[in-house]
Amino acid sequence: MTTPFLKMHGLGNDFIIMDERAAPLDLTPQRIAALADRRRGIGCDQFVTLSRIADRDGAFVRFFNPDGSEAGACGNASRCVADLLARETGQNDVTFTTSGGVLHAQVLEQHVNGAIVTVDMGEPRLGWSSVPLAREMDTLELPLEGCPAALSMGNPHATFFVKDLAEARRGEALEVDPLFPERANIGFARIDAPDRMRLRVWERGAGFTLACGSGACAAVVNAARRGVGDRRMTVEVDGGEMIIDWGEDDHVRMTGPARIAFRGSVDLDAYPR
Ligand SMILES: N[C@H](CCC[C@H](N)C(=O)O)C(=O)O
Repeated sequence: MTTPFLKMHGLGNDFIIMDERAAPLDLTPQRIAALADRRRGIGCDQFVTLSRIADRDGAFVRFFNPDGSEAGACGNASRCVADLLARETGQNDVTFTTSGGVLHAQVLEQHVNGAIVTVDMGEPRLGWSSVPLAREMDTLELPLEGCPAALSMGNPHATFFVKDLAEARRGEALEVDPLFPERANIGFARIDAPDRMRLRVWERGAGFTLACGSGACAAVVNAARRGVGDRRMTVEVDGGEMIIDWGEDDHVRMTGPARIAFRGSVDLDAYPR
């Protein structure tokens, strides 16, 4: 018996999406890791599931990294899920629940294989214990070489402001620095103008990706906190551009594309539990 899936991406950050709202699927972290593996599975940066919430309408959306770990937020996948739900409901305004909070999204334009979507990613969590960090400290300048700023968008982010993006080679070691008890997504941002940055992110549990939506949100908030960027910036990543706006209401809104790549089906039993 095979299980259908949808393959989508946001600026090249790609996702397998499986729907277990009708019936739970036999997915374990090990099986997710195998499906996400680009050599032996379908391959993706994050694996996304839609499930039901008891006595609530709407979907509960979970995000898993290729190492099987779960993430509380995934900006690019949230735009893809919003496009998917808008197609189902015929409504351009959609709401869904994640472990990082309830997200509201608006499909600005839709076409045959994708859409332009704005997701309200909620408020950044700036306290050390929210990121989380290993001990109490000011999250504006962490005691690491390069003095990054840190916050949570529902998942942990540290942002380094650099002149040379080659600094991103430090990402792999920093992901597992003891300062981050739940590891962290490590962003390297080059400010090119008050309203424009270039960003690369070494993602927790995934490595470098072509785009990181929550990482872009974190980088813009951290740039504004540090006084090196505006509250609304164009963020250029390897896979293209998105607009991040940290509103006066403290909500961070991310606008960018969602693309449908292909639909398929897979025999889950062919992958280890
Ligand atoms: N690609 C995602 C981020 C995934 C975050 C995940 N790597 C984590 O463990 O937090 C995004 O567009 O926001």
